Amino acid sequence: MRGPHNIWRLVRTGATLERTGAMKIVLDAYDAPPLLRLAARIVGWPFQWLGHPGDPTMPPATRALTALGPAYIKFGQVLSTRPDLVGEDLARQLRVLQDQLPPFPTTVARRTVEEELGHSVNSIYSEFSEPVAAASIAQVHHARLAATGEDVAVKVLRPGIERAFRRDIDAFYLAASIIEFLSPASRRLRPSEVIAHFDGVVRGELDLRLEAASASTFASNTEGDDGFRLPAVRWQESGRRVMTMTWAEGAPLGDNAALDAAGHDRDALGERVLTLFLNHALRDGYFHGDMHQGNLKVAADGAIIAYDFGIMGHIDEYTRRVYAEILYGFIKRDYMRVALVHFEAGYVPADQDVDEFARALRAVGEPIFGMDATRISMGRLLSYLFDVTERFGMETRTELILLQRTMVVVEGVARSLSPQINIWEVARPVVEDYIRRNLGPRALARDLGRTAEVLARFGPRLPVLVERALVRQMSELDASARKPRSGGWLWFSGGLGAGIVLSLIAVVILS
Ligand SMILES: Nc1ncnc2c1ncn2[C@@H]1O[C@H](COP(=O)(O)OP(=O)(O)OP(=O)(O)O)[C@@H](O)[C@H]1O
Repeated sequence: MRGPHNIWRLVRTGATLERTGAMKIVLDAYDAPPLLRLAARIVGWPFQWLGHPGDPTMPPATRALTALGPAYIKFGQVLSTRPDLVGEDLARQLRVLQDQLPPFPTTVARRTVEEELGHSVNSIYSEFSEPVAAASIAQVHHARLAATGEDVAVKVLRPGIERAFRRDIDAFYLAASIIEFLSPASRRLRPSEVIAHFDGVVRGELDLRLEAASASTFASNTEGDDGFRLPAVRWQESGRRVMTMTWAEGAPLGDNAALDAAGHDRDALGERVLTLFLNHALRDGYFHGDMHQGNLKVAADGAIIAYDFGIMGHIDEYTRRVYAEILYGFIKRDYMRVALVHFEAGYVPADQDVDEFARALRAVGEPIFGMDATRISMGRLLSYLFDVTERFGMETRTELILLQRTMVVVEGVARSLSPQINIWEVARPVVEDYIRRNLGPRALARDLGRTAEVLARFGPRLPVLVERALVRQMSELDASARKPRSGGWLWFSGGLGAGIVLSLIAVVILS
């Protein structure tokens, strides 16, 4: 992994950062100590002439990454979603990183399709267009399936992209270990972990079967969502480097003039975008993690179409319930409740002071509620909340950061469609509906039902299992009774209680 080619890549990177003026910005964003600054400049400065000049009309960081190629562009895009790691300033600069790259020739795309699908392009598609869109990892062609005449989009990976990414990511790992070596303090920012996160994201995007699987999971979750549509995957015509899906056309969601001209109600669209996203995050725990305007269109019938399923967010059911309660607590402005939920979930260590935590939460919530309705942001609320919880010892969680980032992006999309939108008003019914369905008595009955299902699977073995567990518990208690320990009774009554509940449930199921 650490060959001379990696060192060469690093020199080239350093030289390009110097030549474009991005070096200082990157070092400042990382708050780099003197030793690291010196090393970076030694690598970059004397070799500036080896660096890429980039496009001088772009701001430095964007200019450098665009010049360095696809892996760097993608890296910048991923970092732009992690202001917790690179700081808000650099994240904002990176967010404008354009993913527009020159397309590769259609002959190359056709060859990839033939290699991947094992048949000639003409036998699969009766028409196959020039590229209609090209990004860092793949490009899209408009085609028609020969067998059914169906209008489809064919996404094809760039040639050699896997090898190019592997090479650059190896160099990134090397850079991360050099940074960690030269600046132990930087370990707090976990450079190697950042690269590993990036590696994971990219690996997912370099296998279009994974994107196809995400698209179809997302489609089945959202089947009942009115006014929302996704391209359907055509599995027979898809593989690791090719993905075929139904063609879905519409007006770009970022083009208000086009939406108005087509007679769409922008206020309704803004509300719908937000409601859809919140439902995906809360109800399904599976949301589009890259929901910017470029990935959304509006069909002629008014349905919102989403594209690009390379980054999806996943939140488990337990976390969703906790966060629904937290949001609900904020909506009700019941900060003690929000604080207690954090403690009950074990998110904040038990030795922290709950009153002080509740006060810190009030300082997060009150200014936001005091705002003019058109400025309120749930994304901002979550961002402040994470700052506070981190201060009180809660660990950063990648899926929640992605949720918060995407929320900011979706709110931006909603607001550009409907500048007067009141985010809370739109969010409130979604959160309340979720709470009603998942935290009330009905949810309790459903949870018990599920527990019963699990227990039922053990069937006749259940009494023996319960007996064994009780015997084990008793012998542990006997042992601990010999060396007295505080809380023994608690363990005893807890164990016995659990045993009794288990037995009762078992009796109910088996009778
Ligand atoms: N099923 C489809 N029907 C019609 N157009 C499509 C379809 N899929 C993709 N496109 C067009 O191609 C563009 C790029 O697609 P997509 O975003 O999936 O590619 P990408 O390579 O992942 O790009 P990026 O990462 O920059 O978003 C879309 O914005 C859309 O205009």
